[in-house]
Amino acid sequence: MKRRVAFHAVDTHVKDGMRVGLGTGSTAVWAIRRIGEHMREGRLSGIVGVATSFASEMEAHRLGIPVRSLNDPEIGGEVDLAIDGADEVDPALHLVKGGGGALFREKLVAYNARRFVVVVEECKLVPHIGTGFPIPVEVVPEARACVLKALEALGAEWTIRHGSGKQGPVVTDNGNLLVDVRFPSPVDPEEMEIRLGLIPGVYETGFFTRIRPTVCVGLPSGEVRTLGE
Ligand SMILES: O=C[C@H](O)[C@H](O)[C@H](O)COP(=O)(O)O
Repeated sequence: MKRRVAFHAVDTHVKDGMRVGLGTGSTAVWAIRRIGEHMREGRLSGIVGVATSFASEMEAHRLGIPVRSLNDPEIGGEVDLAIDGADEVDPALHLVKGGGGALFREKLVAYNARRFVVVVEECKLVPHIGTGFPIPVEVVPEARACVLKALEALGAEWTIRHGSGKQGPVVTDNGNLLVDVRFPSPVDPEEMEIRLGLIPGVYETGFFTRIRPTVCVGLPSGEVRTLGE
């Protein structure tokens, strides 16, 4: 289903010559692979990718998709389209992202995309975000204790994310820590994205509420339903 919904998004939205934001995760990777397949077989040309993580950059390199920085004059700080996954989506199409730790570059690309297409399975649709799947908060290491105190003052419960393959905390592509945050009762996601962002030492959060995405939802029947169009 992840593959099907990602293929649908690429086949529907990616056109020749586009600057495309390449998302991160087990669903978005299928969009990168589909773009690579279309380029290889001559169905797409002139695509330039902007990666949202080391992982998506490596996948694009493997497939021969040219990758540029958002700062590259050819990109000019904006992409035509970004395709990415999400951990949760609420009825207002607010998102939680960053389950795979890639939230900062994902947000930078999504918030600077002319169109942001999200690819999810139906199980990611929830009535509220912030109470179930934890909200990842990327924290500058020096600010850890201060940020944790500030999160507690907001009533949040937190866990510092640990990984496998290395002792100690997960370190992001930007050299920061990840704190997974849960609120005991529903919060206003738009307000909370702003409030968390104001804490000194918070680098970025996994609340994505200030962009209106098109959400492609893979249904168990195999069909894809589109929300937000
Ligand atoms: O950091 C990871 C990203 O935000 C992913 O797009 C998100 O976690 C969804 O990933 P998946 O498609 O693997 O569930």
